Amino acid sequence: MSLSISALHTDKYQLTMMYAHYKNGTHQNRRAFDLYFRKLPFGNGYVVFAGLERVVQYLEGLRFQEEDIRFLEREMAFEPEFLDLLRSFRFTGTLHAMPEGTLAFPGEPLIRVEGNIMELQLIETALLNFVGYQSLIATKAARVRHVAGQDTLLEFGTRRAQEKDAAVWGTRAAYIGGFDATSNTYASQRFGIPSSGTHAHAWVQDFPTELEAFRAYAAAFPEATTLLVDTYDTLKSGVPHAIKVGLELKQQGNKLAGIRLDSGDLAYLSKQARIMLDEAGLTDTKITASSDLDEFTILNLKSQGAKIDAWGVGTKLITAFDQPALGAVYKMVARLEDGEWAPTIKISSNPAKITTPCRKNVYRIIDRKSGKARGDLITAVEETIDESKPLHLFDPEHPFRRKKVKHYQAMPLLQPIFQNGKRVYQLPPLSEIRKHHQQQLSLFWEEYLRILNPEVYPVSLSRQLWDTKQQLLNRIYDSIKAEE
Ligand SMILES: Nc1ncnc2c1ncn2[C@@H]1O[C@H](COP(=O)(O)OP(=O)(O)OP(=O)(O)O)[C@@H](O)[C@H]1O
Ligand SMILES: O=P(O)(O)OC[C@H]1O[C@H](OP(=O)(O)OP(=O)(O)O)[C@H](O)[C@@H]1O
Ligand SMILES: O=C(O)c1cccnc1
Repeated sequence: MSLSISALHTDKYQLTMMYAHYKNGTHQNRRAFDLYFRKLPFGNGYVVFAGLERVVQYLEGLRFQEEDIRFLEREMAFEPEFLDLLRSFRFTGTLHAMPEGTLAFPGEPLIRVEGNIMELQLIETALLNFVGYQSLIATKAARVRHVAGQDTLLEFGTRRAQEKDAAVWGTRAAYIGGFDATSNTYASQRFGIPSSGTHAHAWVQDFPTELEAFRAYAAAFPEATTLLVDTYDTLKSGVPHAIKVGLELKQQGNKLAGIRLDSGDLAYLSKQARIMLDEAGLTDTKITASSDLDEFTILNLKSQGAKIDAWGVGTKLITAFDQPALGAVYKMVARLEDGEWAPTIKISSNPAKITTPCRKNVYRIIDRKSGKARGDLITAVEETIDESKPLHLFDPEHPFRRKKVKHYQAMPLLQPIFQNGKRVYQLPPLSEIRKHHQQQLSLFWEEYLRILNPEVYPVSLSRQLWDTKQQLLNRIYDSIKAEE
C-alpha cells in the first residue's frame, strides 16, 4: 500500500516562491505559520479537528522524485543548483498540532509550524487540503451523531464522494466524528473501521420474485441478513417477504438481522414495519433507513417517532453538502531575525481577516468544579499560565466583554508532532482518537454543542498577544501615513 504523496501536490505559486527565495538567497530563513479557520461551518458551534495522520504521512514521505525534478526542469526552467536542492529536500521543520478529534474554534491555530521558508511554502497547499476537508467531514459527522443519540450510524458515501481520497479519508473523518461503520471496504481494511453492508435493489431485480431474492440472500448470509424491502412495495411486498424469510431463518436457529428502507415516508414506513415485525415475533430485527439523510432529516424523523435503529448516510455527509469548504488558511505569524522571533501581521479591510502575530499556544480553560470549559485562551509561546492566579479572558473583537476566571485548569491543546524534521509524536490508534473526541465533547455544556444556533464559545487572546497585535497595526498604519 503506497503511502507517499507527490511533492508536486501543491500550488505552482509555492514553487515559484521557493525558487525566488533561492535566487534571493533567503530560502533558509526561518519562519512560523499558523493553520486555522475563521468561520464555523454548517452553523455549528465548533469544528472537529481531523487530518493530522495524513499530514504526518505526507511530511515524513515528502521527497522530489527524479520524474518530478525533470518535470520542473521542463515546466519552470529552474536552474540545476536549485534542482539539486530539491533532490535532497526533506521536511526539517518543527510542527505542533491539536490531536485529531479535538474541538477547535475560529482563530485558533490547529497547526503551528516553524521551518525554513522554502519548506513552509511548499507544504501549505497540502496541509490546507487535508485538514480542511477532513475537519469538515468530522464536524458534519459529529452533527449527525449529536441528533442520532445511541442509534447506529453507517457511512454510505463512497459512490457520491469527490473521488477516491475523499471517500477514504472522509470515511475515517466520519468515524472520528462518531459514525460506527462504513460501507467502504478499503477504508475498513486500511483503518480498521468496522464494515457494514446490506444489498441493493439490483439483487432483488435479478430474481423472478422478491421472495426468491430474499431467500437466496439469506442462504448466503444466514447469520447477518439485512434485506432491502422497498424495490416493489414496502408494506405490501417487501416487509411481508422479509418476515417470511425471517421466520424461516428462525426455524433454522438463525435470525433476520435487519431490513432496510430506502425510499418513501421513512417515519410512516418504519412504524408500520416495526409493528409487522413485532407481531411476527421478529422483535430483534433492526430497521435501517437510508435516502438522502442528514442531521436535519434524522432529527425530524425522530421527532415523528420513526422506528429506525440505524441510519445510512451518504451524499450529504461525504460531500459536506451544505458547506463544501472549511475555508482554512495558513498565515505567516513570525520571522526569525538575528536569533529572535519577530511578529508579523497581514492587514485586511475586514477586521476578521487581520492575522494575529506571534508563535502561539492554545489553552482550554477548564473549571475545576464543573469540569466544563469556560473558554479558550491563545497566548504567545513564551507565556506561561500560573493556575494559582485568576485569568482574565476577553473577547478580542469586543474587548469590553471580559471575565475573570478562578479555580481552573489550563489544558494545552497543541502537542509537539515534529521536532526539526523528526517525528516525536506517536500517532494514536483510531479507537483512541474517537475516545479523545468523546472526552472533548464532555468538556462542553450542551449550549455550545446543539446543532441549531449554538452559543458562541469564548476564545480570548492573552494581553501580550493583543498588545503586540495593536502595536504592529499602529506601526504599519503610521509607516503608511508617513509615506503619503
Ligand atoms: N417522514 C419524513 N419526514 C421528512 N423527510 C422524510 C420523511 N421520509 C423521507 N424523508 C426524506 O425525504 C426525501 C425524499 O426523497 P425523494 O423525493 O427522492 O424520494 P424517495 O422516497 O427517496 O424516492 P426514490 O428514492 O424512489 O426517488 C429524502 O431526503 C428522505 O430522507
Ligand atoms: O442517499 P445517500 O445518503 O447518498 O446514501 C447512499 C445511497 O446510495 C444507495 O442508493 P443508490 O446509489 O442505489 O441510489 P438511489 O439514490 O436511487 O437510492 C443507497 O440505497 C442510498 O440511498
Ligand atoms: O450497504 C448498504 O446498504 C449501502 C452501501 C452503500 C450505499 N448504499 C447502501
